[in-house]
Amino acid sequence: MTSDDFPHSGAAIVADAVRRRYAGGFEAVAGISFSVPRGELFALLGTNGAGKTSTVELLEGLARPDGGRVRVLGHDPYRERAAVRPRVGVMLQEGGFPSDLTVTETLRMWAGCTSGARPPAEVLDLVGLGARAQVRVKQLSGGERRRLDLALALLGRPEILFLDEPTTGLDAEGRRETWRLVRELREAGTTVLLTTHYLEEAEALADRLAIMHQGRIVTSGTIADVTAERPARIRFELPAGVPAARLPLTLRAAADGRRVDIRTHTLQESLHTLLSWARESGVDLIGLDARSASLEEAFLDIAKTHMETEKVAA
Ligand SMILES: Nc1ncnc2c1ncn2[C@@H]1O[C@H](COP(=O)(O)OP(=O)(O)OP(=O)(O)O)[C@@H](O)[C@H]1O
Repeated sequence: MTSDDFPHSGAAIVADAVRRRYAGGFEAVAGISFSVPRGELFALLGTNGAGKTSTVELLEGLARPDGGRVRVLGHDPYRERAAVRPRVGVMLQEGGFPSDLTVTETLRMWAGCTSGARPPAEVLDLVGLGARAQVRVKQLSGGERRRLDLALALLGRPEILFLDEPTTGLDAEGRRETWRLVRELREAGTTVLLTTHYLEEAEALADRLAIMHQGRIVTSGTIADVTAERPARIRFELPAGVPAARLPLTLRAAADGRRVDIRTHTLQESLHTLLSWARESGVDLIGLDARSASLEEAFLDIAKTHMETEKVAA
């Protein structure tokens, strides 16, 4: 097959009807398709066991798909590994370095197998580990090890970066530092494929995303696309002495005692009704909070809907 007869052949990553089966016949990836244009940050999200790692391993060329096709930079990453591997950086969930080496020795060892490697000091500065250069790997904290994993993935100035749960174990500041670095890399043109359990991370970084459940992609697009169908939310508390029965009729059902939690597909109109009523009635809406659906709400809703559908089908 030439690259010309393949869909989206100019994209950095293409998965076309990809399947992966494990021994015993269990299908962990059940025919998924997506493509990632060059320079985009694409996040793969999903419930536990959804098939994210199984998919990413196919893209990294660590296994061959049982159906469908994968292309990375126009090549089959499994059969043409020698062509693809030098151009991608992979940050695995478990780095597994020899723990007696220092941070710099570890980078030098890796650099020996990487063509055009950055100098160790440069890559350590990038990930904020400059001050730990002479420390043995076994003395690093969990978060520092994740940063060393990232440093190794960046050593060869990759065109595509695979980040599997890159901020697990990092504290809030470390996570934000990593986000800043990932944004800088993307701005410099690196294509990034990210898997994460933190929806906030996908919200902060992803240009587009796909949510997987039981080996399939159940929704994909920009964050705005994925959250578009979900209701927005208005929350507040009524002051003592103002019964919920005084609320406008359309909003009354959302009250539970003094707490009111409104779900609405017409946020602006519902807010207008509420605020007009509050002003006319001279009522303070305590802790008023109005927001569009978040990725987290969309995700939980999707997971719940699919689990309910499966129960009905069973
Ligand atoms: N080597 C294997 N042999 C058999 N089944 C496997 C193997 N590796 C993974 N699986 C199964 O395939 C399914 C998908 O696993 P995978 O690790 O790809 O999911 P994931 O979305 O990355 O999950 P998590 O978010 O929990 O890391 C799971 O049901 C898992 O138990």
